[in-house]
Amino acid sequence: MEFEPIVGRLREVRVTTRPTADGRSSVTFRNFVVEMPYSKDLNLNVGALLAVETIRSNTYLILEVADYVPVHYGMINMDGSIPKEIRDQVMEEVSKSWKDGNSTEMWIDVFAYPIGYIATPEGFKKGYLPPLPGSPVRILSRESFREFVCARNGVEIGKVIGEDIPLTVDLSKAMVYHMGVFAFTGSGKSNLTASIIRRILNNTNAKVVIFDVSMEYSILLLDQLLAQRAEILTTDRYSPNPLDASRKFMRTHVIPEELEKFRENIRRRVEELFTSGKIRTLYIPPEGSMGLTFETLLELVKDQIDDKYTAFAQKPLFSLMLRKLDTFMRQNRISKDAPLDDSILSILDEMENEGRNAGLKENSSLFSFISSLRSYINTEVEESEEYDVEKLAIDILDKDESSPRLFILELQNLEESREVVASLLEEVMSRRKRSFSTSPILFVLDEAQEFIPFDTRQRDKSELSSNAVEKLLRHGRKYHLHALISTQRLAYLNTNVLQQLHTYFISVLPRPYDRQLVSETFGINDTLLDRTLDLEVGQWLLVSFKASLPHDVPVFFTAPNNLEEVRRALEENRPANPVNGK
Ligand SMILES: Nc1ncnc2c1ncn2[C@@H]1O[C@H](COP(=O)(O)OP(=O)(O)OP(=O)(O)O)[C@@H](O)[C@H]1O
Repeated sequence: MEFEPIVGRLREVRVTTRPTADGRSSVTFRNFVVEMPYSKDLNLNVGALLAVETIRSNTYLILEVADYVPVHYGMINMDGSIPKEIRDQVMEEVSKSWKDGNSTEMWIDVFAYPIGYIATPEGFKKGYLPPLPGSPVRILSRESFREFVCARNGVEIGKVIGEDIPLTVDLSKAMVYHMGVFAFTGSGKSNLTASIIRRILNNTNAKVVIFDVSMEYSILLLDQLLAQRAEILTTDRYSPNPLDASRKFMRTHVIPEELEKFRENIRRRVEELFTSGKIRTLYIPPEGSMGLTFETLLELVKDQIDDKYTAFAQKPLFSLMLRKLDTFMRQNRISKDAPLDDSILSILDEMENEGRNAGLKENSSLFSFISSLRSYINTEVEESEEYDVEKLAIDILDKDESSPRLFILELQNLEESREVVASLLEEVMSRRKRSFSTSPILFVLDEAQEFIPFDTRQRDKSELSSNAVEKLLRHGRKYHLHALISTQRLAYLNTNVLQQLHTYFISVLPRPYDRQLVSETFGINDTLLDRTLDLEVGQWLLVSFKASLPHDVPVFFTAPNNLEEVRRALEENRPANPVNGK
């Protein structure tokens, strides 16, 4: 481990406790105050790493700088009770001494907190040891910082703020443990998401499926759409004439200001996409015509029990049917939203026998109900010519080298898009279970609060999409199915999902509740998260838990401008292909 020449001292250890965001328990943070000598040349940034001696010899506790404040001894007790003339005189003197440089009366109070690592002669280890108050505190050199923080042979996703070190991450691992992008509107969420997707396409073998409700990704990834095997799936109807279609496309998509002068160039590229068949219409069946699920069957049986026209003598049999279905689903681990298939035929046989034994007439409701279920199950679904969710799922799962890798689903109607998200995820998951493969697929959910909201309502289909996304986040990893979700308000999100994400990209989250939620989920100090309020557009805090980075260190970085990457590709007439970081 190497250090910067400047050495500080550990002055105080403060412990702060606050209630959790939900008010149900409390969290405690350790804060350390380090006194560093003041120097105009001191290169100290929020996010810098410090090492302090601990009670064990040759072992250092690693701290991360969350904030720092210059202090002058002459002003320590200065308040309004001191006469104004004296206050002015002292402040003038103090102001001059900052400019002059190095008086022993001034220093920097650095607020830092332990990140759960100690440095031993054998290397870095997870853990905590109490540091010795008054002992020296050193700043890790750029090289040591890079070695500790950045992934070796990783992909560059930006530059560490203040250090000009390329931030490299293990993208495959980040993807495996799911990712989240959280920031206030306009902070650069889609820009960062697009630039991560571009890197995933160019550095891994993953396929990427984007659920795009804001219709922005076909422009943000235009160069990749042209260069990769790709598809835009739209519910809009376009003219078969590529020129007319491209004109309509330009009218219905927002072209970012930065690309405005390339309007005609972009239109021509879009025309190319139409000509090469990369823009296709996704057929969505009218509401209610989707197949029956186990859940709908349970509802239908319950309705029979509640129906006042069902003969009393048959109600116990419908209850028995309900119980049999429930046991069957539990024993075979069938989820409620699984499509109804011929696996229930044996239950139907058993129920028919029960009906006969009970002496029911042939035209009784139980027999009619069973017979209509049989015809539903035995009727082959007519193969439609249209490109629907099932065909899309088959293409997404296709292992052939020539199959598409990038899919952008442009979904304009929210309710419809929830249904598409739910049915596509279910279809892909159930097909993957039947035919296993290790090729990764990343699903990108923009405006995730619309699909996995805190408050789900069956009526607006958010319960459907929420169940499907939760299943993807909980079980997808086993099947190499992953997610990247992005939202502007964590409070509106089903918070169960947060624990499933191991890589977070956070920018400005103005509401304290949202920041508190993140700090509690990852055990990050509040002071450090409050620093995200100072971030500019395109600047991010990356927090990873055993995923993107070799050690779990929150790191501030500036992301490249994705629009710049598209612009360059448009100018040079080639796809933007980010160079693999070292
Ligand atoms: N890394 C970056 N570098 C420079 N400029 C950026 C960067 N990221 C975003 N911007 C600028 O900020 C603008 C908004 O970015 P973006 O659309 O990605 O934000 P957003 O958070 O997705 O917004 P919304 O929630 O409204 O969709 C972009 O048009 C671009 O001009």
